[in-house]
This record gives sequence, C-alpha cells and structure tokens, in this order.
Amino acid sequence: MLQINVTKTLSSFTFAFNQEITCQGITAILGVSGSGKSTLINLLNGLLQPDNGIIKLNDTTLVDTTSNQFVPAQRRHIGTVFQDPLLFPHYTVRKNLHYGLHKAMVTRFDEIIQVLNISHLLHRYPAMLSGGEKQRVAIGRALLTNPQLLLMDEPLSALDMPRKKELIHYIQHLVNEINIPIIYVTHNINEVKKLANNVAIIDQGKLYDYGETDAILQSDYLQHWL
Ligand SMILES: Nc1ncnc2c1ncn2[C@@H]1O[C@H](COP(=O)(O)OP(=O)(O)OP(=O)(O)O)[C@@H](O)[C@H]1O
Repeated sequence: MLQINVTKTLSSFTFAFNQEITCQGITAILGVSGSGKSTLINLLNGLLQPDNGIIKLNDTTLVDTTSNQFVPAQRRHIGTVFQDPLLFPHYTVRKNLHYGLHKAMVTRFDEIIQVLNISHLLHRYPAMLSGGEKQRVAIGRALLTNPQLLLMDEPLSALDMPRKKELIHYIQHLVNEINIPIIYVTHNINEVKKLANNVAIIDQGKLYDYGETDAILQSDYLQHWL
C-alpha cells in the first residue's frame, strides 16, 4: 500500500494529493501537461521534499513532515525510469546494468534480461542501441536495484509508434513475470487502457479521481479526451 498525503508549492503552482494507492499491478497517473504528474513522481522518489504531509510505502515511512522524517532518494528502494533513458555512455549495457545491482538481485540478473529481451545487447554501448532498447536497459537497471516500487515517468514519449507498441508489450510481460508494483505516468489514454489496473487523474495539481481503470475511463472528465 502506498499512502500519500502531501502538499507542495512550486512558485504559483500548488500540488495537493491525498490518496492511498493499492500497490498491485500498474497504477496510471493520468493528466494533461502541467497537471503535476512529474511533481508526484519526484515527491515519491525523494527528488522533491513536500511542504507538508506524509508518504508511506507498505510499513515504511518515507516522509513525515511533522516529525522531520525524510528518507533520501538512495535509501527509498524505489526505482525510477524517466522519459529519456539515462544510461552511462562510456559503460557497456552490462556495466550499466551492474551499476546499483543489489545483492538480492544477482541471481535474478539472467531472468530480468530475458524478460526484457536485452541479453544480446550486453556488450554494446548505449550509442549502439535504439531508443526502445535503451529504455529496456533503463528499466532493467532500475529493477536490478531491487526496488519495492517502480516509477515510470512517460517512458514511451520519446519513442516512435512501433517502438511504443514493442515497449508496451515488454512492460505487460514484466508485470506478469516479475511481481513489482508500477506507478506509470502518462497523458495517453491508450496506454492506460492497455496497461493500467487502476488510474489516478490529476487536474491542476489536485487528485480529481482514483479507481479501477474501467470505471475511471467512463468518467465525464475523460469523455472529451476519447
Ligand atoms: N521547480 C519548479 N519551480 C517552479 N515551478 C515548477 C517547478 N517544477 C514544476 N513546476 C511547475 O509545476 C507545474 C506542474 O509541473 P509537472 O512537471 O509536475 O507537470 P506534468 O503534469 O508532469 O507535465 P508534463 O506532462 O508536461 O511533463 C507546472 O506548471 C510547472 O511549470
């Protein structure tokens, strides 16, 4: 369970989110540009500190402003995959994957690279990969840190249509094969339909609605998107 009850003001933008999220399968965070999706991701992974509130992941308190608790990003056991895969250009894929490799994941290395179909890329450098391949390596690297939760911030947006379809297939595969909850940020309803079990809609920095995908897709708010 991911419990989030936070506020954060960034210049003239105020973000306020209060919801308990079931940490199972994929939860999509859906909203138009500037609604606050990345702000939420950065509050969860520890890149941003809320002005007020708490964030709890299962039994662990990550943030509690009343008791000045703030677990730094590197100790949160949360992996993040960004829009642009951030790989070390001077490291091979294998070395990129070993960066941050958790000892508990050493025995799962082969399984993860097989699920993501990157075994044949281990000796290459990032410059020798397509955008979709780079993103699969970035997902593999995030998983190999042994996170309790994986955050994906618009992971398909830099890809062309065929690569988008391909990566959607790998993300679906990942959820079936490796039991890890994913928070998936997007402004694309088709991605939500294909991937998400639950959806949270964010509008102007506020949570507008949260629930199972089928129910949320019926909401009046989304009718002009469809
Ligand atoms: N460090 C900052 N300082 C001031 N304003 C900020 C800062 N970071 C974000 N904002 C503002 O907060 C608002 C929400 O930004 P955010 O990046 O969370 O939106 P988003 O929904 O992820 O947008 P997009 O889909 O375009 O990435 C925007 O108006 C943005 O300009």
